[in-house]
Amino acid sequence: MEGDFQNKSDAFMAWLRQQGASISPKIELADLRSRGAGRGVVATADIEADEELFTIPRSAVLTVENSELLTRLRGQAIEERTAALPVHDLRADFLDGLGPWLSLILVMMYEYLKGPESRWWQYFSILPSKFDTLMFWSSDELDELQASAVRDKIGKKFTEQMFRDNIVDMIAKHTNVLLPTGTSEPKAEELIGMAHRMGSIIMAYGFDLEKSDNENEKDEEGFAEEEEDEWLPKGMVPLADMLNAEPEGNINAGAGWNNARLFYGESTLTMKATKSIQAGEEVLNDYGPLPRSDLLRRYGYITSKYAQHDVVEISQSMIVDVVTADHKLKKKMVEDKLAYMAEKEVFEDGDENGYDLTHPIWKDTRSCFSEDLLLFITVLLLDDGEYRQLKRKGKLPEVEMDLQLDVAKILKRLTEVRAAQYPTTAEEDRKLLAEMGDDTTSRKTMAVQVRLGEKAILEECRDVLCVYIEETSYWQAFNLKRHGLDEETGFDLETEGRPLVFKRRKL
Ligand SMILES: C[S@@+](CC[C@H](N)C(=O)[O-])C[C@H]1O[C@@H](n2cnc3c(N)ncnc32)[C@H](O)[C@@H]1O
Repeated sequence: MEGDFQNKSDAFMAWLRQQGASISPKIELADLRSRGAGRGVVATADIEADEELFTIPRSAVLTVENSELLTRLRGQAIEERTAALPVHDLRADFLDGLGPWLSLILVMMYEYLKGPESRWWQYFSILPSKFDTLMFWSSDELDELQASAVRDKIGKKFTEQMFRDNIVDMIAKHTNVLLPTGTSEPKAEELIGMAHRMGSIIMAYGFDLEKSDNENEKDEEGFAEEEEDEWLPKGMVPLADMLNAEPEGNINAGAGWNNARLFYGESTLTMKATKSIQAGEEVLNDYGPLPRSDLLRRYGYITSKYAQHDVVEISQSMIVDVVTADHKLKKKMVEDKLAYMAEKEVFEDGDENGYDLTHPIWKDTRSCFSEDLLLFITVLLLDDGEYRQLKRKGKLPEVEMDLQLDVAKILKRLTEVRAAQYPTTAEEDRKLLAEMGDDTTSRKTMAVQVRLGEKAILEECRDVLCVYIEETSYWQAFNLKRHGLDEETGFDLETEGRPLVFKRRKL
Protein backbone atom coordinates (compact mmCIF):
# COMPACT_ATOMS: atom_id res chain seq x y z
CA MET A 1 0.00 0.00 0.00
CA GLU A 2 2.74 2.39 1.13
CA GLY A 3 4.88 1.43 -1.88
CA ASP A 4 1.89 1.77 -4.15
CA PHE A 5 1.35 5.39 -3.06
CA GLN A 6 5.00 6.28 -3.71
CA ASN A 7 5.10 4.31 -7.00
CA LYS A 8 2.12 6.25 -8.28
CA SER A 9 3.76 9.56 -7.31
CA ASP A 10 7.01 8.53 -9.05
CA ALA A 11 5.23 7.30 -12.18
CA PHE A 12 3.24 10.54 -12.33
CA MET A 13 6.37 12.72 -12.05
CA ALA A 14 8.14 10.67 -14.74
CA TRP A 15 5.07 10.95 -17.01
CA LEU A 16 4.93 14.72 -16.47
CA ARG A 17 8.56 15.14 -17.53
CA GLN A 18 7.79 13.12 -20.67
CA GLN A 19 5.03 15.62 -21.44
CA GLY A 20 7.68 18.37 -21.59
CA ALA A 21 7.35 19.78 -18.06
CA SER A 22 10.45 21.18 -16.42
CA ILE A 23 10.59 20.71 -12.66
CA SER A 24 13.06 22.37 -10.28
CA PRO A 25 15.30 19.88 -8.45
CA LYS A 26 14.51 21.90 -5.31
CA ILE A 27 11.02 20.43 -4.90
CA GLU A 28 9.48 16.98 -4.50
CA LEU A 29 6.00 15.46 -4.42
CA ALA A 30 5.71 14.33 -0.81
CA ASP A 31 3.50 12.01 1.22
CA LEU A 32 1.71 14.23 3.77
CA ARG A 33 -0.95 11.71 4.80
CA SER A 34 0.32 11.66 8.40
CA ARG A 35 -1.01 15.22 8.74
CA GLY A 36 -4.18 14.53 6.77
CA ALA A 37 -3.04 16.45 3.70
CA GLY A 38 -2.60 13.65 1.12
CA ARG A 39 0.12 14.49 -1.38
CA GLY A 40 1.78 17.87 -1.32
CA VAL A 41 4.80 19.65 -2.75
CA VAL A 42 7.72 20.25 -0.39
CA ALA A 43 10.96 22.23 -0.83
CA THR A 44 14.10 20.07 -0.65
CA ALA A 45 16.43 23.12 -0.75
CA ASP A 46 16.06 26.82 0.01
CA ILE A 47 14.07 28.67 -2.67
CA GLU A 48 14.10 32.40 -3.35
CA ALA A 49 11.07 34.58 -4.02
CA ASP A 50 10.17 34.63 -7.77
CA GLU A 51 12.07 31.39 -8.43
CA GLU A 52 10.37 29.05 -10.92
CA LEU A 53 9.24 25.80 -9.33
CA PHE A 54 7.91 24.06 -12.45
CA THR A 55 6.65 24.84 -15.93
CA ILE A 56 3.91 22.81 -17.64
CA PRO A 57 3.24 23.09 -21.38
CA ARG A 58 -0.37 24.11 -22.06
CA SER A 59 -0.60 21.01 -24.29
CA ALA A 60 -0.24 18.74 -21.18
CA VAL A 61 -3.16 20.38 -19.40
CA LEU A 62 -6.29 18.22 -19.43
CA THR A 63 -8.78 20.50 -21.17
CA VAL A 64 -11.62 20.25 -23.65
CA GLU A 65 -9.40 21.87 -26.30
CA ASN A 66 -6.62 19.28 -25.81
CA SER A 67 -8.93 16.29 -25.69
CA GLU A 68 -9.34 13.56 -28.27
CA LEU A 69 -13.08 13.90 -27.76
CA LEU A 70 -13.14 17.31 -29.41
CA THR A 71 -11.28 15.91 -32.45
CA ARG A 72 -13.84 13.09 -32.63
CA LEU A 73 -16.69 15.58 -32.48
CA ARG A 74 -15.16 17.58 -35.31
CA GLY A 75 -14.89 14.37 -37.35
CA GLN A 76 -18.49 13.51 -36.51
CA ALA A 77 -19.81 16.79 -37.90
CA ILE A 78 -17.90 16.22 -41.14
CA GLU A 79 -19.09 12.60 -41.45
CA GLU A 80 -22.68 13.69 -41.03
CA ARG A 81 -22.25 16.33 -43.73
CA THR A 82 -20.61 13.98 -46.23
CA ALA A 83 -23.27 11.35 -45.61
CA ALA A 84 -25.80 14.08 -46.47
CA LEU A 85 -27.48 13.58 -43.13
CA PRO A 86 -29.15 16.60 -41.56
CA VAL A 87 -26.25 18.47 -40.07
CA HIS A 88 -26.34 18.20 -36.35
CA ASP A 89 -23.53 20.19 -34.82
CA LEU A 90 -22.79 18.03 -31.81
CA ARG A 91 -19.60 19.97 -31.24
CA ALA A 92 -21.55 23.19 -30.74
CA ASP A 93 -23.99 21.45 -28.39
CA PHE A 94 -21.04 20.15 -26.51
CA LEU A 95 -18.97 23.32 -26.24
CA ASP A 96 -21.62 26.03 -25.98
CA GLY A 97 -24.52 24.04 -24.59
CA LEU A 98 -22.71 22.36 -21.73
CA GLY A 99 -20.49 25.23 -20.59
CA PRO A 100 -16.95 24.92 -19.17
CA TRP A 101 -17.68 22.69 -16.16
CA LEU A 102 -19.93 20.03 -17.72
CA SER A 103 -17.90 19.81 -20.93
CA LEU A 104 -14.70 19.17 -18.94
CA ILE A 105 -16.54 16.54 -16.88
CA LEU A 106 -17.53 14.77 -20.09
CA VAL A 107 -13.98 14.97 -21.45
CA MET A 108 -12.57 13.57 -18.20
CA MET A 109 -15.08 10.72 -18.25
CA TYR A 110 -14.09 9.95 -21.82
CA GLU A 111 -10.36 9.99 -21.00
CA TYR A 112 -10.90 7.94 -17.85
CA LEU A 113 -12.89 5.30 -19.72
CA LYS A 114 -10.05 4.99 -22.22
CA GLY A 115 -7.97 3.51 -19.39
CA PRO A 116 -4.22 3.12 -19.96
CA GLU A 117 -4.75 4.27 -23.57
CA SER A 118 -5.44 7.78 -22.32
CA ARG A 119 -2.62 10.29 -22.45
CA TRP A 120 -3.52 11.31 -18.88
CA TRP A 121 -3.77 7.84 -17.37
CA GLN A 122 -0.79 8.28 -14.97
CA TYR A 123 -2.39 11.53 -13.87
CA PHE A 124 -5.77 9.91 -13.14
CA SER A 125 -4.04 7.35 -10.96
CA ILE A 126 -3.09 10.02 -8.40
CA LEU A 127 -6.41 11.87 -8.50
CA PRO A 128 -8.85 10.98 -5.70
CA SER A 129 -11.90 8.74 -5.89
CA LYS A 130 -13.09 9.52 -2.36
CA PHE A 131 -13.93 12.98 -1.08
CA ASP A 132 -14.76 14.74 2.16
CA THR A 133 -16.57 17.54 0.33
CA LEU A 134 -20.12 18.17 1.62
CA MET A 135 -21.70 16.53 -1.43
CA PHE A 136 -20.54 13.18 0.02
CA TRP A 137 -21.67 13.68 3.64
CA SER A 138 -24.61 11.72 5.06
CA SER A 139 -27.59 13.69 6.33
CA ASP A 140 -26.55 12.90 9.95
CA GLU A 141 -23.12 14.34 9.25
CA LEU A 142 -24.66 17.41 7.60
CA ASP A 143 -26.89 17.91 10.65
CA GLU A 144 -23.74 18.71 12.63
CA LEU A 145 -23.48 21.93 10.61
CA GLN A 146 -26.72 22.98 12.31
CA ALA A 147 -28.06 26.28 10.89
CA SER A 148 -25.08 27.05 8.63
CA ALA A 149 -26.33 28.45 5.31
CA VAL A 150 -23.76 26.30 3.50
CA ARG A 151 -26.20 23.37 3.67
CA ASP A 152 -28.41 25.09 1.10
CA LYS A 153 -25.48 25.55 -1.25
CA ILE A 154 -24.54 21.88 -1.69
CA GLY A 155 -27.19 21.31 -4.35
CA LYS A 156 -26.78 17.53 -4.57
CA LYS A 157 -30.21 16.92 -6.10
CA PHE A 158 -29.87 19.79 -8.54
CA THR A 159 -26.40 18.62 -9.64
CA GLU A 160 -27.59 15.05 -10.09
CA GLN A 161 -30.52 16.18 -12.23
CA MET A 162 -28.15 18.33 -14.29
CA PHE A 163 -25.90 15.30 -14.89
CA ARG A 164 -28.94 13.24 -15.87
CA ASP A 165 -30.38 15.87 -18.26
CA ASN A 166 -27.10 16.72 -19.91
CA ILE A 167 -24.35 14.15 -19.62
CA VAL A 168 -26.33 10.89 -19.35
CA ASP A 169 -28.79 12.04 -21.96
CA MET A 170 -26.12 13.15 -24.40
CA ILE A 171 -24.12 9.93 -23.99
CA ALA A 172 -27.27 7.84 -24.56
CA LYS A 173 -27.94 9.70 -27.83
CA HIS A 174 -24.37 9.67 -29.13
CA THR A 175 -22.71 6.67 -27.48
CA ASN A 176 -20.54 5.89 -30.52
CA VAL A 177 -18.89 9.32 -30.36
CA LEU A 178 -18.96 10.26 -26.69
CA LEU A 179 -17.57 7.00 -25.35
CA PRO A 180 -14.21 5.59 -26.45
CA THR A 181 -14.42 2.95 -29.16
CA GLY A 182 -15.04 -0.51 -27.71
CA THR A 183 -16.46 0.70 -24.38
CA SER A 184 -19.69 -0.97 -23.41
CA GLU A 185 -22.17 1.67 -22.33
CA PRO A 186 -22.17 2.03 -18.53
CA LYS A 187 -25.51 2.17 -16.69
CA ALA A 188 -26.96 5.61 -15.98
CA GLU A 189 -26.15 5.33 -12.27
CA GLU A 190 -22.51 4.48 -13.03
CA LEU A 191 -22.30 7.50 -15.32
CA ILE A 192 -23.77 9.72 -12.61
CA GLY A 193 -21.22 8.38 -10.09
CA MET A 194 -18.42 9.05 -12.54
CA ALA A 195 -19.72 12.56 -13.29
CA HIS A 196 -19.80 13.26 -9.53
CA ARG A 197 -16.21 12.09 -9.19
CA MET A 198 -14.97 14.23 -12.10
CA GLY A 199 -17.08 17.22 -11.01
CA SER A 200 -15.66 17.01 -7.48
CA ILE A 201 -12.11 16.69 -8.82
CA ILE A 202 -12.60 19.81 -10.96
CA MET A 203 -14.02 21.70 -7.98
CA ALA A 204 -11.05 20.90 -5.70
CA TYR A 205 -8.22 20.49 -8.24
CA GLY A 206 -9.21 22.40 -11.41
CA PHE A 207 -7.98 25.82 -12.53
CA ASP A 208 -9.75 28.58 -14.41
CA LEU A 209 -7.47 28.87 -17.38
CA GLU A 210 -6.75 32.53 -17.79
CA LYS A 211 -5.19 33.92 -20.93
CA SER A 212 -1.50 34.62 -20.82
CA ASP A 213 -0.64 37.27 -18.21
CA ASN A 214 0.53 39.55 -21.08
CA GLU A 215 -2.71 39.18 -23.02
CA ASN A 216 -4.96 39.91 -20.03
CA GLU A 217 -6.33 43.40 -20.39
CA LYS A 218 -5.29 45.72 -17.63
CA ASP A 219 -7.66 48.13 -15.95
CA GLU A 220 -6.81 51.69 -14.90
CA GLU A 221 -5.03 50.56 -11.73
CA GLY A 222 -2.97 48.04 -13.64
CA PHE A 223 -4.81 44.94 -12.41
CA ALA A 224 -5.81 42.29 -14.93
CA GLU A 225 -9.47 42.54 -15.80
CA GLU A 226 -10.86 39.14 -14.97
CA GLU A 227 -13.52 37.51 -17.09
CA GLU A 228 -16.41 36.06 -15.17
CA ASP A 229 -14.76 32.97 -13.63
CA GLU A 230 -17.79 30.89 -14.48
CA TRP A 231 -17.09 31.29 -18.20
CA LEU A 232 -13.34 30.87 -18.19
CA PRO A 233 -12.33 27.53 -19.70
CA LYS A 234 -11.42 25.07 -16.97
CA GLY A 235 -8.47 22.75 -16.99
CA MET A 236 -6.66 20.18 -14.90
CA VAL A 237 -3.05 21.33 -14.49
CA PRO A 238 -0.91 18.36 -13.41
CA LEU A 239 1.38 19.04 -10.42
CA ALA A 240 0.00 22.59 -9.94
CA ASP A 241 -2.97 20.82 -8.40
CA MET A 242 -0.79 18.80 -6.04
CA LEU A 243 -0.14 21.97 -4.03
CA ASN A 244 -2.12 22.20 -0.83
CA ALA A 245 -3.18 25.67 0.25
CA GLU A 246 -3.38 28.17 3.07
CA PRO A 247 -4.88 31.66 2.80
CA GLU A 248 -3.29 35.09 2.67
CA GLY A 249 -3.31 37.01 5.96
CA ASN A 250 -5.50 40.03 6.62
CA ILE A 251 -5.38 43.10 8.78
CA ASN A 252 -6.41 41.07 11.86
CA ALA A 253 -4.49 37.91 11.10
CA GLY A 254 -1.11 39.27 9.99
CA ALA A 255 1.09 37.90 7.20
CA GLY A 256 -0.05 35.24 4.76
CA TRP A 257 0.82 31.59 4.82
CA ASN A 258 0.92 30.66 1.13
CA ASN A 259 4.06 31.05 -0.90
CA ALA A 260 3.42 30.10 -4.55
CA ARG A 261 1.19 31.08 -7.46
CA LEU A 262 0.50 29.88 -10.98
CA PHE A 263 1.42 32.29 -13.79
CA TYR A 264 -0.21 32.00 -17.21
CA GLY A 265 2.12 32.16 -20.23
CA GLU A 266 1.14 31.85 -23.86
CA SER A 267 2.18 28.22 -24.28
CA THR A 268 3.15 27.28 -20.73
CA LEU A 269 1.92 27.63 -17.16
CA THR A 270 4.55 28.31 -14.51
CA MET A 271 4.38 27.88 -10.75
CA LYS A 272 6.60 30.42 -9.05
CA ALA A 273 7.52 31.07 -5.43
CA THR A 274 5.96 34.33 -4.25
CA LYS A 275 8.12 34.37 -1.09
CA SER A 276 11.34 32.69 -0.07
CA ILE A 277 10.75 29.09 1.02
CA GLN A 278 13.13 27.16 3.26
CA ALA A 279 14.17 23.56 2.71
CA GLY A 280 11.60 21.26 4.34
CA GLU A 281 8.78 23.81 4.11
CA GLU A 282 5.62 22.98 2.19
CA VAL A 283 4.93 24.85 -1.05
CA LEU A 284 1.43 26.26 -0.64
CA ASN A 285 -0.97 27.76 -3.14
CA ASP A 286 -3.76 30.25 -2.43
CA TYR A 287 -7.32 29.00 -3.06
CA GLY A 288 -8.67 32.46 -2.18
CA PRO A 289 -10.24 34.13 0.85
CA LEU A 290 -12.80 31.40 1.48
CA PRO A 291 -14.86 31.01 4.65
CA ARG A 292 -14.38 27.58 6.24
CA SER A 293 -17.94 26.57 5.30
CA ASP A 294 -17.11 27.03 1.60
CA LEU A 295 -13.70 25.45 1.97
CA LEU A 296 -15.41 22.37 3.36
CA ARG A 297 -18.02 22.40 0.61
CA ARG A 298 -15.48 22.73 -2.23
CA TYR A 299 -12.31 21.13 -0.86
CA GLY A 300 -13.42 18.90 2.02
CA TYR A 301 -10.88 20.24 4.53
CA ILE A 302 -10.46 23.23 6.81
CA THR A 303 -7.63 24.84 8.74
CA SER A 304 -7.88 27.43 11.50
CA LYS A 305 -6.04 29.97 9.31
CA TYR A 306 -9.20 30.35 7.20
CA ALA A 307 -11.23 31.39 10.27
CA GLN A 308 -10.42 35.03 9.45
CA HIS A 309 -12.61 34.68 6.31
CA ASP A 310 -15.60 33.05 8.02
CA VAL A 311 -19.03 34.57 7.40
CA VAL A 312 -22.51 34.03 8.74
CA GLU A 313 -25.43 34.58 6.43
CA ILE A 314 -28.57 36.49 7.37
CA SER A 315 -31.47 35.89 5.01
CA GLN A 316 -33.64 38.68 3.63
CA SER A 317 -36.73 36.99 4.96
CA MET A 318 -35.28 37.04 8.50
CA ILE A 319 -34.52 40.76 8.17
CA VAL A 320 -38.03 41.49 6.90
CA ASP A 321 -39.56 39.50 9.78
CA VAL A 322 -37.45 41.24 12.44
CA VAL A 323 -38.01 44.78 11.08
CA THR A 324 -41.72 44.15 10.57
CA ALA A 325 -42.17 42.86 14.10
CA ASP A 326 -40.01 45.50 15.82
CA HIS A 327 -41.46 48.47 13.93
CA LYS A 328 -44.98 47.16 13.37
CA LEU A 329 -44.71 47.69 9.60
CA LYS A 330 -47.70 47.20 7.33
CA LYS A 331 -47.41 44.15 5.06
CA LYS A 332 -48.43 46.15 1.97
CA MET A 333 -45.78 48.79 2.55
CA VAL A 334 -43.10 46.13 3.07
CA GLU A 335 -44.09 44.46 -0.21
CA ASP A 336 -43.99 47.81 -1.98
CA LYS A 337 -40.50 48.53 -0.62
CA LEU A 338 -39.24 45.07 -1.61
CA ALA A 339 -40.56 45.48 -5.14
CA TYR A 340 -39.01 48.95 -5.41
CA MET A 341 -35.64 47.70 -4.16
CA ALA A 342 -35.70 44.82 -6.64
CA GLU A 343 -36.49 47.32 -9.42
CA LYS A 344 -33.57 49.52 -8.30
CA GLU A 345 -31.35 46.39 -8.24
CA VAL A 346 -30.60 46.69 -4.53
CA PHE A 347 -30.75 42.88 -4.71
CA GLU A 348 -31.43 40.29 -7.35
CA ASP A 349 -35.10 39.51 -7.62
CA GLY A 350 -36.16 35.88 -7.56
CA ASP A 351 -33.87 33.75 -5.42
CA GLU A 352 -33.77 34.06 -1.68
CA ASN A 353 -30.99 36.56 -1.00
CA GLY A 354 -28.75 36.66 2.01
CA TYR A 355 -26.12 38.97 3.47
CA ASP A 356 -22.84 37.89 5.02
CA LEU A 357 -21.73 39.20 8.40
CA THR A 358 -17.97 39.07 8.94
CA HIS A 359 -15.56 39.43 11.87
CA PRO A 360 -15.28 43.07 12.98
CA ILE A 361 -11.96 44.59 11.99
CA TRP A 362 -10.35 46.35 14.94
CA LYS A 363 -13.70 46.33 16.73
CA ASP A 364 -15.12 48.69 14.11
CA THR A 365 -18.90 48.12 14.13
CA ARG A 366 -19.36 49.19 10.52
CA SER A 367 -16.78 46.66 9.22
CA CYS A 368 -19.03 43.61 9.83
CA PHE A 369 -21.88 44.73 7.58
CA SER A 370 -21.99 45.21 3.83
CA GLU A 371 -23.35 48.40 2.32
CA ASP A 372 -26.07 46.35 0.59
CA LEU A 373 -27.30 45.01 3.94
CA LEU A 374 -27.36 48.47 5.50
CA LEU A 375 -29.22 49.91 2.51
CA PHE A 376 -31.77 47.08 2.67
CA ILE A 377 -32.51 47.74 6.34
CA THR A 378 -32.47 51.53 5.89
CA VAL A 379 -35.13 51.34 3.16
CA LEU A 380 -37.31 49.04 5.28
CA LEU A 381 -37.04 51.54 8.17
CA LEU A 382 -37.93 54.66 6.15
CA ASP A 383 -41.17 56.17 7.37
CA ASP A 384 -43.96 56.15 4.79
CA GLY A 385 -43.64 59.83 3.86
CA GLU A 386 -39.85 59.73 3.36
CA TYR A 387 -40.12 56.52 1.36
CA ARG A 388 -42.84 57.86 -0.98
CA GLN A 389 -40.84 61.01 -1.61
CA LEU A 390 -37.69 59.05 -2.51
CA LYS A 391 -39.66 56.65 -4.68
CA ARG A 392 -41.27 59.52 -6.57
CA LYS A 393 -37.80 60.85 -7.37
CA GLY A 394 -36.58 57.33 -8.25
CA LYS A 395 -33.91 57.59 -5.55
CA LEU A 396 -32.54 55.47 -2.73
CA PRO A 397 -31.42 56.77 0.66
CA GLU A 398 -27.71 57.36 1.30
CA VAL A 399 -26.06 54.83 3.58
CA GLU A 400 -24.18 56.99 6.06
CA MET A 401 -20.66 56.18 7.24
CA ASP A 402 -21.88 56.09 10.84
CA LEU A 403 -24.47 53.45 11.59
CA GLN A 404 -27.91 54.88 12.28
CA LEU A 405 -29.01 53.96 15.77
CA ASP A 406 -32.24 52.32 14.61
CA VAL A 407 -30.32 50.26 12.02
CA ALA A 408 -27.82 49.20 14.71
CA LYS A 409 -30.68 48.05 16.95
CA ILE A 410 -32.13 45.92 14.15
CA LEU A 411 -28.70 44.43 13.47
CA LYS A 412 -28.28 43.53 17.14
CA ARG A 413 -31.68 41.86 17.16
CA LEU A 414 -30.74 39.95 13.99
CA THR A 415 -27.58 38.56 15.59
CA GLU A 416 -29.72 37.25 18.46
CA VAL A 417 -32.42 35.74 16.26
CA ARG A 418 -29.81 34.15 13.96
CA ALA A 419 -27.83 32.69 16.92
CA ALA A 420 -31.05 31.13 18.26
CA GLN A 421 -31.36 29.11 15.04
CA TYR A 422 -28.38 26.97 16.10
CA PRO A 423 -29.44 24.28 18.61
CA THR A 424 -26.23 24.64 20.68
CA THR A 425 -24.49 27.76 21.97
CA ALA A 426 -20.95 28.86 21.14
CA GLU A 427 -19.96 28.02 24.72
CA GLU A 428 -21.30 24.45 24.39
CA ASP A 429 -19.44 24.00 21.09
CA ARG A 430 -16.18 25.23 22.61
CA LYS A 431 -16.55 22.65 25.38
CA LEU A 432 -17.41 19.94 22.88
CA LEU A 433 -14.37 20.72 20.74
CA ALA A 434 -12.10 20.63 23.78
CA GLU A 435 -13.48 17.14 24.61
CA MET A 436 -13.20 15.91 21.02
CA GLY A 437 -9.42 16.49 20.86
CA ASP A 438 -7.66 17.61 17.75
CA ASP A 439 -8.47 15.12 15.04
CA THR A 440 -8.92 17.94 12.56
CA THR A 441 -9.86 15.55 9.75
CA SER A 442 -12.95 14.05 11.40
CA ARG A 443 -16.10 15.27 9.69
CA LYS A 444 -17.80 15.97 13.00
CA THR A 445 -14.86 18.07 14.25
CA MET A 446 -14.82 20.05 11.01
CA ALA A 447 -18.58 20.64 11.21
CA VAL A 448 -18.38 21.84 14.83
CA GLN A 449 -15.53 24.18 13.91
CA VAL A 450 -17.54 25.65 11.02
CA ARG A 451 -20.71 26.23 13.06
CA LEU A 452 -18.69 27.62 15.99
CA GLY A 453 -16.94 30.03 13.61
CA GLU A 454 -20.33 31.36 12.56
CA LYS A 455 -21.52 31.70 16.16
CA ALA A 456 -18.29 33.50 17.07
CA ILE A 457 -19.02 36.13 14.39
CA LEU A 458 -22.54 36.60 15.76
CA GLU A 459 -21.11 37.03 19.28
CA GLU A 460 -18.49 39.53 18.12
CA CYS A 461 -20.97 41.52 16.01
CA ARG A 462 -23.41 41.61 18.89
CA ASP A 463 -20.70 42.80 21.31
CA VAL A 464 -19.55 45.67 19.10
CA LEU A 465 -23.19 46.62 18.43
CA CYS A 466 -24.02 46.69 22.16
CA VAL A 467 -21.12 49.06 22.83
CA TYR A 468 -22.04 51.19 19.81
CA ILE A 469 -25.71 51.43 20.76
CA GLU A 470 -24.89 52.33 24.36
CA GLU A 471 -22.37 55.00 23.40
CA THR A 472 -24.43 56.49 20.58
CA SER A 473 -27.60 56.60 22.69
CA TYR A 474 -25.69 58.38 25.44
CA TRP A 475 -24.29 61.02 23.08
CA GLN A 476 -27.57 61.55 21.30
CA ALA A 477 -29.37 62.11 24.61
CA PHE A 478 -26.56 64.37 25.78
CA ASN A 479 -26.69 66.50 22.61
CA LEU A 480 -30.45 66.73 22.64
CA LYS A 481 -30.41 67.92 26.23
CA ARG A 482 -27.67 70.41 25.45
CA HIS A 483 -29.84 71.93 22.73
CA GLY A 484 -32.92 71.97 24.92
CA LEU A 485 -34.67 69.23 22.95
CA ASP A 486 -36.90 66.50 24.29
CA GLU A 487 -34.96 63.18 24.53
CA GLU A 488 -37.86 61.09 23.37
CA THR A 489 -39.20 63.12 20.44
CA GLY A 490 -36.30 65.41 19.52
CA PHE A 491 -38.72 68.37 19.68
CA ASP A 492 -37.83 71.78 21.01
CA LEU A 493 -38.94 71.74 24.66
CA GLU A 494 -39.82 75.42 24.72
CA THR A 495 -41.69 75.80 21.47
CA GLU A 496 -42.94 72.17 21.14
CA GLY A 497 -42.35 72.95 17.48
CA ARG A 498 -40.19 71.43 14.77
CA PRO A 499 -36.83 69.98 15.80
CA LEU A 500 -34.07 72.59 15.75
CA VAL A 501 -31.02 70.42 15.32
CA PHE A 502 -31.96 66.80 14.73
CA LYS A 503 -34.47 65.30 12.43
CA ARG A 504 -35.01 62.05 14.27
CA ARG A 505 -36.97 58.96 13.61
CA LYS A 506 -38.43 57.39 16.73
CA LEU A 507 -35.76 55.00 18.01
C1 LIG B 1 -5.56 20.68 -5.14
S1 LIG B 1 -5.62 19.31 -4.13
C2 LIG B 1 -4.05 19.26 -3.39
C3 LIG B 1 -3.43 17.86 -3.45
C4 LIG B 1 -4.01 16.86 -2.50
N1 LIG B 1 -3.41 17.01 -1.18
C5 LIG B 1 -3.85 15.44 -2.97
O1 LIG B 1 -3.31 14.62 -2.25
O2 LIG B 1 -4.30 15.09 -4.05
C6 LIG B 1 -6.76 19.91 -2.96
C7 LIG B 1 -7.04 18.95 -1.83
O3 LIG B 1 -5.92 18.87 -0.97
C8 LIG B 1 -6.30 18.86 0.40
N2 LIG B 1 -5.70 20.06 1.03
C9 LIG B 1 -5.38 21.23 0.45
N3 LIG B 1 -4.81 22.08 1.32
C10 LIG B 1 -4.78 21.44 2.50
C11 LIG B 1 -4.32 21.80 3.80
N4 LIG B 1 -3.78 22.99 4.06
N5 LIG B 1 -4.46 20.89 4.78
C12 LIG B 1 -5.02 19.68 4.55
N6 LIG B 1 -5.48 19.28 3.34
C13 LIG B 1 -5.35 20.14 2.32
C14 LIG B 1 -7.82 18.86 0.41
O4 LIG B 1 -8.25 17.53 0.48
C15 LIG B 1 -8.16 19.44 -0.95
O5 LIG B 1 -9.40 19.00 -1.45
